Amino acid sequence: MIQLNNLTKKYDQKTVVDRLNLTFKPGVVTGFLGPNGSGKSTTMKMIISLVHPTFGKVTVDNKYYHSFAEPTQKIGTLIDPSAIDVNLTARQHLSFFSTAANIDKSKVEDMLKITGLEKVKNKKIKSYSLGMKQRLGVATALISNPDTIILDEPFNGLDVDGIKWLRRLFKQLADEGKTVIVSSHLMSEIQAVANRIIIIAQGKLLADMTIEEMNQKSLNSYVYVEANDLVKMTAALKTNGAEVVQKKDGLEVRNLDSREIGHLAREHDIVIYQLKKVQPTLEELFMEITKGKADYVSHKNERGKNNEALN
Ligand SMILES: Nc1ncnc2c1ncn2[C@@H]1O[C@H](COP(=O)(O)OP(=O)(O)OP(=O)(O)O)[C@@H](O)[C@H]1O
Repeated sequence: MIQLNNLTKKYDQKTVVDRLNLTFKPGVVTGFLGPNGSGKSTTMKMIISLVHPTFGKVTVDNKYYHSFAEPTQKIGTLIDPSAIDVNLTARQHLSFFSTAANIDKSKVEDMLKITGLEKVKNKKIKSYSLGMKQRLGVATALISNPDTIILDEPFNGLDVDGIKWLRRLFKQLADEGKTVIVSSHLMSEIQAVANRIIIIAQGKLLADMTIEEMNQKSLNSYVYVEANDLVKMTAALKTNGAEVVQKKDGLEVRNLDSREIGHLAREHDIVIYQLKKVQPTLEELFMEITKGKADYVSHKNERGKNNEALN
């Protein structure tokens, strides 16, 4: 189990990770989300002792990561792909890694097969596409069969097949009882694989919830209604405490559920054409939660093009 207690990092005067208290448990895929520069990578690096906390602490099974005899057998990571020597082949890289980490060499061929790199295993890494490099990063993270896998932006550069493969892999790892922590900007991917979502911004924890809790959040969920008389329907809904937003062909209704709306329509002789519950996507929820809390935001100029600008 990984435990963060008041974990804090400051660079110069800037607090980039701010008193995080979190526990990561086995058997769960956690999506670790936040806008650019929100402190995700720094937090991940502190877990594996690559960055030293300014105060607070992070422990792995009640010990510091660096105090394990074979730390890579405890946590496998894909955090800094640039750390790989691109003049090596995938096979050489995994062989050197397994020697350094005291892992049985036979695992190298297994990992090359599992990650789909067998055909290119003897080619230099510098000739690989981004997706192939990501696959090698995943191979490096998994080769020691660690209890915990931490991956920073693992979906980057992967094709559809690669993304599907990674989704299956995460589920399989969690089913095996492993702790999986994944950061990504691809919200739909996180929504598809994660059981738990953590959102940080400016180093602070903003949300920590299961996917079920996210789906139940009333924040953005509503019932979409189309009916033969929207004016009458709106009046009936409002009298019964609903919040109603008029859309082109229907109504967005909050504070009443589909059943209540159905009964109301019947009482008022209204014919319903469509009644559907609309759940917020993770992306919508993320935008809502992090609104005004990103260091880097895009503004539209008059031509509708995005300009990167500092807050
Ligand atoms: N070694 C460093 N020295 C100074 N500032 C740093 C250092 N590493 C990170 N930072 C700053 O800390 C903040 C958090 O960076 P971090 O890389 O953890 O964010 P992130 O959430 O992973 O971002 P992204 O989604 O863009 O990868 C940023 O403002 C970054 O500039």
